[in-house]
Amino acid sequence: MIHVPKLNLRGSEATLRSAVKACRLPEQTWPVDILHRRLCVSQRTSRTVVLLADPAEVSRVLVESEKQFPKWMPIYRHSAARETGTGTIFASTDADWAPLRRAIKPLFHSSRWSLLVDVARHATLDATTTCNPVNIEAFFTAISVDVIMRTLVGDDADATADYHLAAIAQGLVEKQHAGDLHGAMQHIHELATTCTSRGPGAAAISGVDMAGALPPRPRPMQEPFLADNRLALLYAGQETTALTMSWCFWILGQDEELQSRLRSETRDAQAATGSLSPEAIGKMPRLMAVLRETLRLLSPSSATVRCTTQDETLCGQAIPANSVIVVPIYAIHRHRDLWDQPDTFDAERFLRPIKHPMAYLPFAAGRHTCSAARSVMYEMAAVLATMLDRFEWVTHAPEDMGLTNKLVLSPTSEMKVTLNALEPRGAAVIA
Ligand code: HEM
Repeated sequence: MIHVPKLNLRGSEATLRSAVKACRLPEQTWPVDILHRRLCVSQRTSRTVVLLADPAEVSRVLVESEKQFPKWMPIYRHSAARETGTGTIFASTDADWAPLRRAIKPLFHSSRWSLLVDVARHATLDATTTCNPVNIEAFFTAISVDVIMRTLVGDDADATADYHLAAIAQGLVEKQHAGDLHGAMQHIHELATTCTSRGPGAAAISGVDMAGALPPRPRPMQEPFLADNRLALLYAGQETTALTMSWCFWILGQDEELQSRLRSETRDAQAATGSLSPEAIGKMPRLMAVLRETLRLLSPSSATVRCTTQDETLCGQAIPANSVIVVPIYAIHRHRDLWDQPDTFDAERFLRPIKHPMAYLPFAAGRHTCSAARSVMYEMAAVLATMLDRFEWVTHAPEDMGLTNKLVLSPTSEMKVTLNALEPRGAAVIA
C-alpha cells in the first residue's frame, strides 16, 4: 500500500476569518469537513471569506464568469510582487496582465516541446553526475532550474551551465523548507543575474528564439518587465515542478511493481519511436496517469484565490461584494463526492473519465491557468522516463513523511531513496 501524506486540517468557520491566513495556512484555518462540504463561509468580519468546493460554482468563478471574479491581488502582492517586482504576470491587475500573458505564451507553444524534452533528458543525465540523487528534492530542483534556464530564461540548449547548480538547488530547498521565501529568492536572483550577464538568455522572453522554434509574437516584452518576468518564471516554475517530480519519484520508490511496469512502458515507447520525444511520451499513458495522480494528491498549490466585485449567490447562499473566495484545490482533489477512495493513490483512475472537469485543478483553470500546464507534463515525463531507464530505487521510511503548507504544499522531512544503477536501454542508447 502506497503511503501518501495528508494535511492535518484542523480549522473551523471561526478560523476562516482572516483572508490571508485562509489562503496561506490551510491546516490551521480550513475545517476538516470541507472534504465533504461544497461551501464554507465566514461572515464575522467586514470581509466575508468563502471556501468554495462545488465544481459547478468553481467553474462559474474561474471560467464562465471570470471577469466578475478577479484575482484577489493582496495575496500576490504579499509574496510574488514583493520578491519578483511589481511588473510580473503574477502581480499585474487585468489590464497590465493581458499583454504580459500574450508575450510569454509562445515560450510554451507545442512547437517547443521537442526542445523541452531533449533539454529535460540532458539536464537529468547531467544531474546524475553533478548532484546527489539520494536527496531527491535537491536533485529534482537542480533539474527543474536547469531546464528553465536552458529553455526559457537563460542558456541555450547546448550550453554548459557555469552557475553552481547543485549548490543553488540545495540552498533553494533549505530556504524553502524553512519557509524563507526571501532567502530562496536570493538564489533565484543569483540565477537570473547569471543569465542576463551570459547574453542570449535575456532574449528568450524579449523575442529572439534560441532554438529557432518560436512563432512570431506581436509585442515583445521590454525592460523592466523582462527582468521581473524572468524572475517570475524561475519563481513559478522551479519549486512546483521539482516537488511534483520528487513526490512522483518518492511514490514510485514504494511500489516496485508499478516502477517496473512504467520502466517497460517508457522503454517500449522510446524503442517504437526511436528517441525520447513528445511522440514517445504520447505512448506513455501509464506514466502520465501516475503524474496526474501525483498532482491530484500532492498538488503544489493548495488553493487559488479570487474576490467578488458585486453581490453574488454561491450554492444558493448570498455572498456580499468584496468577499474573498478561496478555491481549495487540495480539498477539491480529495473531496468525498468527487473522487472514489480519495486518499488512495490509484493512477488507473486517470485512464477513465473523471467525474467533473473542475474536480481536478492542479494548474488552476480559466484565464489564469498555469502557462506551462501542458508543456511541463512533457518535461516531467521526460525526466522520469530517463530516471526509470537508468535506475531502480526504494524510498526510505515513507510512513514517517508528513505534508505541510509553506508557500506550496511541502514534505515535512527530507525525501530520500536508495538507488541502484541499471544498464540503460532507452533513448540514451538509441541516440
Ligand atoms: C507541476 C508544475 C506546475 C504546477 C503544478 C503549476 C501550477 C500553477 C497554478 C496552480 C497556477 C495558478 C496560480 C494562481 O492561482 O494564480 C500557475 C500559474 C502560473 N504558472 Fe505554473 N505550475 C507549474 C509549473 C510551471 C512552470 C514550469 C512555469 C514556467 C516556467 C509556470 C509558470 C506559470 C505562470 C507564468 C503562471 C501565471 C499565469 C497567469 O496568471 O496568467 N508554471 N501555475
